[in-house]
Amino acid sequence: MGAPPGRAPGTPSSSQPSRRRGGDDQQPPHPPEAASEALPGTASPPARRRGGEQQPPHPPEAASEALPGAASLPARRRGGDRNPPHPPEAASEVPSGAASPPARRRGGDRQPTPPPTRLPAAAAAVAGEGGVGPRRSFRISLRPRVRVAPWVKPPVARNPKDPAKPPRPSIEALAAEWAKEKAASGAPKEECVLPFLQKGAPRKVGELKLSNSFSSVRDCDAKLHKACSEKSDGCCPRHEAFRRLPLPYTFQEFNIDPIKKEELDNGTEPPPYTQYCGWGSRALEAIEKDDFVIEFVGEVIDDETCEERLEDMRRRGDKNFYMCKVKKDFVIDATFKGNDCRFFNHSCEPNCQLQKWQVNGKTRLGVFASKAIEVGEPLTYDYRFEQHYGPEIECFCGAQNCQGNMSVTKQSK
Ligand SMILES: C[S@@+](CC[C@H](N)C(=O)[O-])C[C@H]1O[C@@H](n2cnc3c(N)ncnc32)[C@H](O)[C@@H]1O
Repeated sequence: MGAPPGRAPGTPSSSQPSRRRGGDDQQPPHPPEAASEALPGTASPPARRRGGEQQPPHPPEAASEALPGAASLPARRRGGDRNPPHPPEAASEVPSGAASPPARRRGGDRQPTPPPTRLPAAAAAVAGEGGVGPRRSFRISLRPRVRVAPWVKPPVARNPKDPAKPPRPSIEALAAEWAKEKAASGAPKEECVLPFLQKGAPRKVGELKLSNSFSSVRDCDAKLHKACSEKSDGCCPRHEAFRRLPLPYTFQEFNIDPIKKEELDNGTEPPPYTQYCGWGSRALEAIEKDDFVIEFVGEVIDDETCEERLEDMRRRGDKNFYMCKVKKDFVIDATFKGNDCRFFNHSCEPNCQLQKWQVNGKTRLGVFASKAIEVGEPLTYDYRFEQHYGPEIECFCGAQNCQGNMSVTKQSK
Protein backbone atom coordinates (compact mmCIF):
# COMPACT_ATOMS: atom_id res chain seq x y z
CA MET A 1 0.00 0.00 0.00
CA GLY A 2 1.22 3.30 -0.57
CA ALA A 3 1.94 4.33 2.86
CA PRO A 4 3.88 7.47 2.53
CA PRO A 5 6.80 7.87 4.73
CA GLY A 6 6.11 9.93 7.71
CA ARG A 7 2.84 11.09 8.92
CA ALA A 8 -0.06 11.43 6.67
CA PRO A 9 -1.01 14.87 5.72
CA GLY A 10 -3.02 16.49 8.30
CA THR A 11 -1.84 14.22 11.00
CA PRO A 12 -0.44 16.51 13.52
CA SER A 13 2.65 15.15 14.93
CA SER A 14 3.54 17.98 17.12
CA SER A 15 0.44 17.83 19.11
CA GLN A 16 1.69 14.94 20.94
CA PRO A 17 4.77 13.64 22.31
CA SER A 18 5.82 11.45 19.62
CA ARG A 19 6.17 8.24 21.40
CA ARG A 20 5.87 6.37 18.27
CA ARG A 21 9.20 6.95 16.86
CA GLY A 22 12.63 7.64 17.85
CA GLY A 23 13.77 7.87 21.31
CA ASP A 24 13.63 5.23 23.90
CA ASP A 25 10.06 4.62 23.21
CA GLN A 26 10.67 3.31 19.86
CA GLN A 27 9.44 0.00 19.03
CA PRO A 28 11.33 -2.75 17.66
CA PRO A 29 10.62 -3.22 14.11
CA HIS A 30 7.80 -5.43 13.27
CA PRO A 31 8.07 -8.09 10.85
CA PRO A 32 5.55 -8.09 8.06
CA GLU A 33 5.02 -7.69 4.69
CA ALA A 34 3.33 -4.70 3.65
CA ALA A 35 4.10 -1.80 5.56
CA SER A 36 6.56 -0.49 7.75
CA GLU A 37 7.59 -1.14 11.20
CA ALA A 38 7.48 -2.21 14.71
CA LEU A 39 4.93 -1.85 17.33
CA PRO A 40 5.31 1.23 19.21
CA GLY A 41 5.97 1.34 22.74
CA THR A 42 7.76 -1.88 22.71
CA ALA A 43 10.46 -0.44 24.72
CA SER A 44 8.39 1.74 26.83
CA PRO A 45 7.65 0.94 30.37
CA PRO A 46 4.70 -1.17 31.08
CA ALA A 47 1.72 0.73 32.17
CA ARG A 48 -0.79 -0.54 34.55
CA ARG A 49 -4.32 -0.59 33.57
CA ARG A 50 -6.84 1.18 35.46
CA GLY A 51 -9.87 -0.27 36.93
CA GLY A 52 -11.97 1.89 34.75
CA GLU A 53 -10.70 0.05 31.78
CA GLN A 54 -12.01 -3.17 32.88
CA GLN A 55 -14.27 -4.92 30.64
CA PRO A 56 -17.80 -5.42 31.41
CA PRO A 57 -19.11 -8.84 31.26
CA HIS A 58 -20.26 -9.85 27.89
CA PRO A 59 -23.78 -10.31 27.10
CA PRO A 60 -25.25 -13.64 27.05
CA GLU A 61 -24.54 -14.21 23.52
CA ALA A 62 -20.97 -13.39 23.79
CA ALA A 63 -20.66 -14.70 27.18
CA SER A 64 -18.28 -17.29 26.31
CA GLU A 65 -16.05 -15.11 24.50
CA ALA A 66 -12.46 -14.54 24.42
CA LEU A 67 -12.49 -10.95 23.92
CA PRO A 68 -11.52 -9.63 27.16
CA GLY A 69 -9.02 -7.05 27.18
CA ALA A 70 -9.83 -5.76 23.91
CA ALA A 71 -11.05 -2.52 24.96
CA SER A 72 -9.15 -1.95 27.97
CA LEU A 73 -5.96 -0.77 26.79
CA PRO A 74 -4.45 2.37 27.40
CA ALA A 75 -4.02 3.49 23.97
CA ARG A 76 -3.46 6.82 22.74
CA ARG A 77 -5.64 7.93 20.10
CA ARG A 78 -6.93 11.09 18.94
CA GLY A 79 -10.34 12.38 19.39
CA GLY A 80 -11.92 10.33 22.02
CA ASP A 81 -15.12 10.39 20.16
CA ARG A 82 -13.72 9.17 17.04
CA ASN A 83 -15.71 6.64 15.26
CA PRO A 84 -15.08 3.06 15.41
CA PRO A 85 -13.20 1.82 12.51
CA HIS A 86 -15.11 -0.11 10.06
CA PRO A 87 -14.50 -3.48 8.96
CA PRO A 88 -11.66 -4.03 6.73
CA GLU A 89 -11.37 -4.23 3.20
CA ALA A 90 -13.64 -2.10 1.36
CA ALA A 91 -13.97 1.31 2.27
CA SER A 92 -13.02 4.69 1.79
CA GLU A 93 -11.58 7.17 3.95
CA VAL A 94 -11.86 9.84 6.35
CA PRO A 95 -10.30 13.13 6.49
CA SER A 96 -7.82 13.22 9.12
CA GLY A 97 -8.15 16.23 10.88
CA ALA A 98 -8.29 15.61 14.43
CA ALA A 99 -5.21 17.15 15.69
CA SER A 100 -5.88 16.70 19.28
CA PRO A 101 -3.40 14.85 21.34
CA PRO A 102 -3.85 11.20 21.69
CA ALA A 103 -5.85 10.35 24.66
CA ARG A 104 -5.47 7.32 26.73
CA ARG A 105 -8.23 4.93 26.60
CA ARG A 106 -10.32 4.40 29.55
CA GLY A 107 -13.58 3.06 30.55
CA GLY A 108 -14.95 4.06 27.23
CA ASP A 109 -12.94 1.39 25.62
CA ARG A 110 -14.64 -1.30 27.38
CA GLN A 111 -15.71 -4.28 25.66
CA PRO A 112 -18.90 -3.50 23.96
CA THR A 113 -21.92 -5.31 24.96
CA PRO A 114 -23.20 -7.39 22.19
CA PRO A 115 -25.83 -5.43 20.52
CA PRO A 116 -29.33 -6.60 20.93
CA THR A 117 -29.49 -7.20 17.30
CA ARG A 118 -32.40 -8.57 15.55
CA LEU A 119 -30.16 -11.47 15.10
CA PRO A 120 -30.61 -13.29 18.28
CA ALA A 121 -29.73 -16.25 16.31
CA ALA A 122 -26.27 -15.07 15.75
CA ALA A 123 -24.78 -16.99 18.56
CA ALA A 124 -26.80 -20.02 17.91
CA ALA A 125 -25.90 -19.87 14.31
CA VAL A 126 -22.38 -19.98 15.36
CA ALA A 127 -22.91 -23.41 16.57
CA GLY A 128 -24.88 -24.34 13.58
CA GLU A 129 -22.36 -24.40 10.90
CA GLY A 130 -19.86 -26.44 12.71
CA GLY A 131 -22.30 -29.18 13.33
CA VAL A 132 -21.47 -31.74 15.86
CA GLY A 133 -17.94 -31.59 16.91
CA PRO A 134 -15.49 -31.97 19.65
CA ARG A 135 -15.24 -29.51 22.37
CA ARG A 136 -11.73 -28.85 21.39
CA SER A 137 -11.07 -25.25 20.71
CA PHE A 138 -9.32 -24.32 17.55
CA ARG A 139 -7.22 -22.18 19.69
CA ILE A 140 -5.59 -25.23 21.00
CA SER A 141 -3.96 -25.77 17.71
CA LEU A 142 -2.79 -22.24 17.74
CA ARG A 143 -1.58 -22.18 21.26
CA PRO A 144 1.92 -22.98 20.32
CA ARG A 145 2.01 -20.06 18.03
CA VAL A 146 0.38 -17.13 19.62
CA ARG A 147 -1.19 -15.96 22.72
CA VAL A 148 -2.77 -12.85 23.98
CA ALA A 149 -0.14 -10.70 25.48
CA PRO A 150 -1.52 -10.43 28.97
CA TRP A 151 -1.24 -14.15 29.40
CA VAL A 152 2.17 -14.38 27.97
CA LYS A 153 5.20 -14.66 30.08
CA PRO A 154 8.32 -12.84 29.16
CA PRO A 155 9.69 -14.17 25.92
CA VAL A 156 12.79 -15.39 27.57
CA ALA A 157 10.79 -17.67 29.80
CA ARG A 158 9.19 -19.19 26.75
CA ASN A 159 12.38 -19.72 24.93
CA PRO A 160 12.17 -23.20 23.54
CA LYS A 161 15.87 -23.49 24.01
CA ASP A 162 15.45 -23.26 27.71
CA PRO A 163 16.23 -26.76 28.93
CA ALA A 164 14.02 -26.22 31.92
CA LYS A 165 11.03 -25.91 29.71
CA PRO A 166 9.51 -29.02 28.24
CA PRO A 167 9.13 -28.67 24.50
CA ARG A 168 5.68 -27.79 23.40
CA PRO A 169 4.01 -30.00 20.86
CA SER A 170 4.10 -28.74 17.32
CA ILE A 171 1.08 -27.11 15.81
CA GLU A 172 0.81 -30.09 13.49
CA ALA A 173 0.73 -32.46 16.42
CA LEU A 174 -1.95 -30.44 18.12
CA ALA A 175 -3.92 -30.25 14.91
CA ALA A 176 -3.71 -34.01 14.55
CA GLU A 177 -4.98 -34.43 18.07
CA TRP A 178 -7.82 -32.05 17.39
CA ALA A 179 -8.75 -33.85 14.17
CA LYS A 180 -8.75 -37.18 15.94
CA GLU A 181 -11.12 -35.97 18.60
CA LYS A 182 -13.37 -34.34 16.07
CA ALA A 183 -13.57 -37.49 13.99
CA ALA A 184 -14.33 -39.48 17.10
CA SER A 185 -17.23 -37.18 17.78
CA GLY A 186 -18.80 -38.21 14.52
CA ALA A 187 -18.06 -35.08 12.53
CA PRO A 188 -17.81 -35.48 8.75
CA LYS A 189 -14.35 -36.15 7.48
CA GLU A 190 -14.14 -32.85 5.66
CA GLU A 191 -14.70 -31.04 8.91
CA CYS A 192 -11.88 -32.80 10.63
CA VAL A 193 -9.12 -30.89 8.97
CA LEU A 194 -7.58 -27.57 9.61
CA PRO A 195 -7.49 -26.21 6.10
CA PHE A 196 -4.60 -23.91 6.51
CA LEU A 197 -2.41 -26.79 7.51
CA GLN A 198 -3.37 -28.99 4.62
CA LYS A 199 -0.74 -28.86 1.96
CA GLY A 200 -2.34 -27.98 -1.30
CA ALA A 201 -5.87 -28.47 -0.06
CA PRO A 202 -7.03 -24.96 0.49
CA ARG A 203 -6.93 -22.35 -2.16
CA LYS A 204 -5.70 -18.94 -1.47
CA VAL A 205 -7.96 -16.56 -3.28
CA GLY A 206 -6.54 -13.27 -2.30
CA GLU A 207 -5.22 -11.04 0.35
CA LEU A 208 -7.45 -9.10 2.56
CA LYS A 209 -7.28 -5.54 3.56
CA LEU A 210 -8.87 -4.42 6.70
CA SER A 211 -10.93 -1.42 6.09
CA ASN A 212 -13.20 0.77 7.92
CA SER A 213 -16.01 0.54 5.55
CA PHE A 214 -19.48 1.61 6.15
CA SER A 215 -20.36 1.35 2.56
CA SER A 216 -23.43 -0.76 2.76
CA VAL A 217 -25.26 2.08 4.36
CA ARG A 218 -25.18 3.82 1.09
CA ASP A 219 -25.20 1.29 -1.61
CA CYS A 220 -26.93 -1.73 -0.35
CA ASP A 221 -30.50 -2.68 0.05
CA ALA A 222 -30.03 -3.18 3.71
CA LYS A 223 -33.27 -1.47 4.46
CA LEU A 224 -35.08 -3.96 2.38
CA HIS A 225 -33.51 -6.75 4.30
CA LYS A 226 -34.29 -5.07 7.52
CA ALA A 227 -37.94 -4.91 6.62
CA CYS A 228 -37.79 -8.47 5.53
CA SER A 229 -36.18 -9.39 8.76
CA GLU A 230 -38.81 -7.64 10.82
CA LYS A 231 -41.57 -9.36 8.96
CA SER A 232 -40.05 -12.73 9.30
CA ASP A 233 -39.54 -12.55 13.00
CA GLY A 234 -35.94 -11.56 12.89
CA CYS A 235 -34.93 -14.09 10.37
CA CYS A 236 -34.11 -12.99 6.89
CA PRO A 237 -33.32 -16.07 4.80
CA ARG A 238 -30.80 -14.28 2.74
CA HIS A 239 -28.90 -13.15 5.74
CA GLU A 240 -29.12 -16.32 7.63
CA ALA A 241 -26.02 -17.69 6.01
CA PHE A 242 -24.02 -14.79 7.24
CA ARG A 243 -24.85 -15.34 10.81
CA ARG A 244 -22.74 -18.37 11.03
CA LEU A 245 -19.18 -18.86 11.85
CA PRO A 246 -16.80 -20.38 9.40
CA LEU A 247 -16.38 -24.08 9.59
CA PRO A 248 -15.27 -26.16 11.25
CA TYR A 249 -16.07 -24.43 14.46
CA THR A 250 -18.88 -25.52 16.62
CA PHE A 251 -20.18 -23.39 19.37
CA GLN A 252 -18.15 -25.34 21.86
CA GLU A 253 -15.04 -25.00 19.83
CA PHE A 254 -15.54 -21.34 19.52
CA ASN A 255 -16.29 -20.87 23.12
CA ILE A 256 -12.70 -20.34 23.99
CA ASP A 257 -11.05 -18.97 26.99
CA PRO A 258 -13.81 -17.01 28.58
CA ILE A 259 -11.33 -15.02 30.49
CA LYS A 260 -12.65 -12.03 32.24
CA LYS A 261 -11.01 -8.73 32.02
CA GLU A 262 -10.87 -8.48 35.77
CA GLU A 263 -8.75 -11.58 35.88
CA LEU A 264 -6.37 -10.16 33.37
CA ASP A 265 -6.16 -6.97 35.30
CA ASN A 266 -5.52 -8.71 38.50
CA GLY A 267 -1.88 -8.11 38.94
CA THR A 268 -1.06 -8.43 35.32
CA GLU A 269 1.05 -5.79 33.77
CA PRO A 270 0.32 -5.33 30.13
CA PRO A 271 3.34 -5.68 27.95
CA PRO A 272 5.03 -2.43 27.09
CA TYR A 273 4.13 -2.60 23.52
CA THR A 274 0.49 -2.38 24.35
CA GLN A 275 0.93 0.98 25.92
CA TYR A 276 -0.37 2.76 22.89
CA CYS A 277 -1.98 0.06 20.84
CA GLY A 278 -3.86 -1.83 23.46
CA TRP A 279 -3.65 -5.52 24.01
CA GLY A 280 -1.63 -7.46 21.56
CA SER A 281 -0.49 -10.94 20.71
CA ARG A 282 3.03 -12.12 20.42
CA ALA A 283 4.73 -15.21 19.14
CA LEU A 284 5.44 -17.91 21.65
CA GLU A 285 7.62 -19.78 19.28
CA ALA A 286 9.70 -18.98 16.25
CA ILE A 287 7.61 -18.86 13.12
CA GLU A 288 9.00 -19.23 9.66
CA LYS A 289 8.07 -17.02 6.77
CA ASP A 290 4.85 -18.13 5.09
CA ASP A 291 3.86 -20.29 8.03
CA PHE A 292 0.22 -20.33 8.98
CA VAL A 293 -0.17 -18.49 12.25
CA ILE A 294 -3.84 -18.28 13.10
CA GLU A 295 -7.24 -18.00 11.54
CA PHE A 296 -9.25 -14.83 11.82
CA VAL A 297 -12.56 -15.99 13.19
CA GLY A 298 -15.59 -14.32 14.57
CA GLU A 299 -19.27 -14.00 14.03
CA VAL A 300 -20.21 -13.76 10.42
CA ILE A 301 -22.62 -10.89 10.04
CA ASP A 302 -24.17 -9.06 7.16
CA ASP A 303 -23.64 -5.43 6.30
CA GLU A 304 -26.72 -4.21 8.04
CA THR A 305 -25.82 -5.85 11.29
CA CYS A 306 -22.31 -4.56 10.88
CA GLU A 307 -23.57 -1.06 10.53
CA GLU A 308 -25.73 -1.39 13.56
CA ARG A 309 -22.80 -2.62 15.57
CA LEU A 310 -20.59 0.15 14.35
CA GLU A 311 -23.18 2.68 15.34
CA ASP A 312 -23.39 1.08 18.72
CA MET A 313 -19.65 1.31 19.01
CA ARG A 314 -19.72 4.94 18.14
CA ARG A 315 -22.38 5.63 20.70
CA ARG A 316 -20.41 3.81 23.33
CA GLY A 317 -17.26 5.56 22.36
CA ASP A 318 -15.47 2.28 21.77
CA LYS A 319 -12.27 2.61 19.91
CA ASN A 320 -11.18 -0.92 19.32
CA PHE A 321 -12.33 -2.32 16.10
CA TYR A 322 -12.48 -6.06 15.39
CA MET A 323 -14.38 -6.37 12.17
CA CYS A 324 -13.08 -7.59 8.89
CA LYS A 325 -15.16 -7.16 5.80
CA VAL A 326 -14.61 -10.03 3.45
CA LYS A 327 -17.14 -8.99 0.87
CA LYS A 328 -20.62 -7.62 0.68
CA ASP A 329 -22.79 -8.95 3.44
CA PHE A 330 -19.95 -10.98 4.80
CA VAL A 331 -18.21 -9.32 7.67
CA ILE A 332 -16.36 -11.34 10.25
CA ASP A 333 -16.80 -9.64 13.57
CA ALA A 334 -14.50 -10.72 16.37
CA THR A 335 -15.87 -8.15 18.75
CA PHE A 336 -17.85 -10.60 20.80
CA LYS A 337 -16.51 -13.90 19.61
CA GLY A 338 -13.05 -14.51 18.42
CA ASN A 339 -9.68 -15.99 19.08
CA ASP A 340 -6.27 -14.50 19.73
CA CYS A 341 -6.19 -13.09 16.27
CA ARG A 342 -8.45 -10.33 17.44
CA PHE A 343 -5.55 -9.00 19.44
CA PHE A 344 -3.17 -8.67 16.54
CA ASN A 345 -2.40 -5.02 16.23
CA HIS A 346 -1.72 -3.04 13.14
CA SER A 347 1.75 -2.20 12.01
CA CYS A 348 2.95 -0.27 9.02
CA GLU A 349 5.75 -2.80 8.92
CA PRO A 350 3.97 -6.00 9.94
CA ASN A 351 5.26 -9.49 10.25
CA CYS A 352 2.04 -11.18 9.19
CA GLN A 353 -0.42 -10.93 6.40
CA LEU A 354 -4.14 -11.58 6.33
CA GLN A 355 -5.12 -13.81 3.44
CA LYS A 356 -8.42 -14.91 2.09
CA TRP A 357 -8.75 -18.60 1.29
CA GLN A 358 -11.44 -20.64 -0.33
CA VAL A 359 -11.94 -23.84 1.57
CA ASN A 360 -14.59 -26.31 0.56
CA GLY A 361 -16.65 -23.53 -0.88
CA LYS A 362 -16.28 -21.31 2.12
CA THR A 363 -14.23 -18.21 2.47
CA ARG A 364 -11.90 -18.23 5.42
CA LEU A 365 -9.26 -15.87 6.57
CA GLY A 366 -5.84 -16.99 7.56
CA VAL A 367 -2.98 -15.04 9.01
CA PHE A 368 0.39 -16.08 7.64
CA ALA A 369 3.86 -14.97 8.57
CA SER A 370 5.19 -12.59 5.98
CA LYS A 371 8.67 -12.93 7.38
CA ALA A 372 10.50 -14.97 9.93
CA ILE A 373 9.24 -14.17 13.40
CA GLU A 374 11.20 -14.56 16.58
CA VAL A 375 9.89 -15.69 19.91
CA GLY A 376 8.33 -12.80 21.75
CA GLU A 377 7.75 -10.62 18.72
CA PRO A 378 4.44 -8.83 18.63
CA LEU A 379 2.29 -10.29 15.87
CA THR A 380 0.95 -7.68 13.53
CA TYR A 381 -0.47 -7.20 10.11
CA ASP A 382 -1.34 -4.19 8.07
CA TYR A 383 -4.96 -3.30 8.61
CA ARG A 384 -5.01 -0.82 5.81
CA PHE A 385 -8.58 -0.08 6.56
CA GLU A 386 -10.49 2.85 5.40
CA GLN A 387 -12.74 4.94 7.42
CA HIS A 388 -15.83 6.66 6.28
CA TYR A 389 -16.43 9.05 9.01
CA GLY A 390 -14.78 10.50 12.01
CA PRO A 391 -11.16 11.42 12.43
CA GLU A 392 -8.41 9.19 11.27
CA ILE A 393 -7.11 6.76 13.75
CA GLU A 394 -3.60 7.57 14.65
CA CYS A 395 -1.14 4.75 14.35
CA PHE A 396 1.31 4.01 17.09
CA CYS A 397 3.00 1.09 15.49
CA GLY A 398 6.38 2.73 15.88
CA ALA A 399 7.63 1.80 12.46
CA GLN A 400 10.15 4.19 11.07
CA ASN A 401 8.11 4.63 7.99
CA CYS A 402 4.80 4.61 9.80
CA GLN A 403 2.23 6.42 7.75
CA GLY A 404 0.82 8.06 10.84
CA ASN A 405 -2.62 6.57 10.78
CA MET A 406 -4.25 3.28 10.04
CA SER A 407 -6.25 4.39 7.09
CA VAL A 408 -5.35 3.97 3.52
CA THR A 409 -5.88 6.59 0.93
CA LYS A 410 -7.97 5.87 -2.09
CA GLN A 411 -4.98 6.42 -4.26
CA SER A 412 -3.03 3.77 -2.49
CA LYS A 413 -5.73 1.17 -2.62
C1 LIG B 1 -8.20 -5.86 16.27
S1 LIG B 1 -7.97 -4.76 17.61
C2 LIG B 1 -6.38 -5.21 18.17
C3 LIG B 1 -6.38 -5.49 19.63
C4 LIG B 1 -6.51 -4.27 20.46
N1 LIG B 1 -5.22 -3.64 20.64
C5 LIG B 1 -7.12 -4.57 21.79
O1 LIG B 1 -6.66 -4.07 22.79
O2 LIG B 1 -8.09 -5.32 21.84
C6 LIG B 1 -7.75 -3.28 16.72
C7 LIG B 1 -7.67 -2.06 17.60
O3 LIG B 1 -6.43 -1.99 18.29
C8 LIG B 1 -5.92 -0.67 18.29
N2 LIG B 1 -4.69 -0.65 17.49
C9 LIG B 1 -4.19 -1.67 16.80
N3 LIG B 1 -3.06 -1.33 16.20
C10 LIG B 1 -2.83 -0.05 16.50
C11 LIG B 1 -1.80 0.89 16.15
N4 LIG B 1 -0.80 0.56 15.37
N5 LIG B 1 -1.91 2.15 16.64
C12 LIG B 1 -2.93 2.51 17.44
N6 LIG B 1 -3.93 1.67 17.81
C13 LIG B 1 -3.88 0.41 17.35
C14 LIG B 1 -7.00 0.18 17.64
O4 LIG B 1 -7.84 0.66 18.67
C15 LIG B 1 -7.76 -0.79 16.79
O5 LIG B 1 -9.09 -0.42 16.59
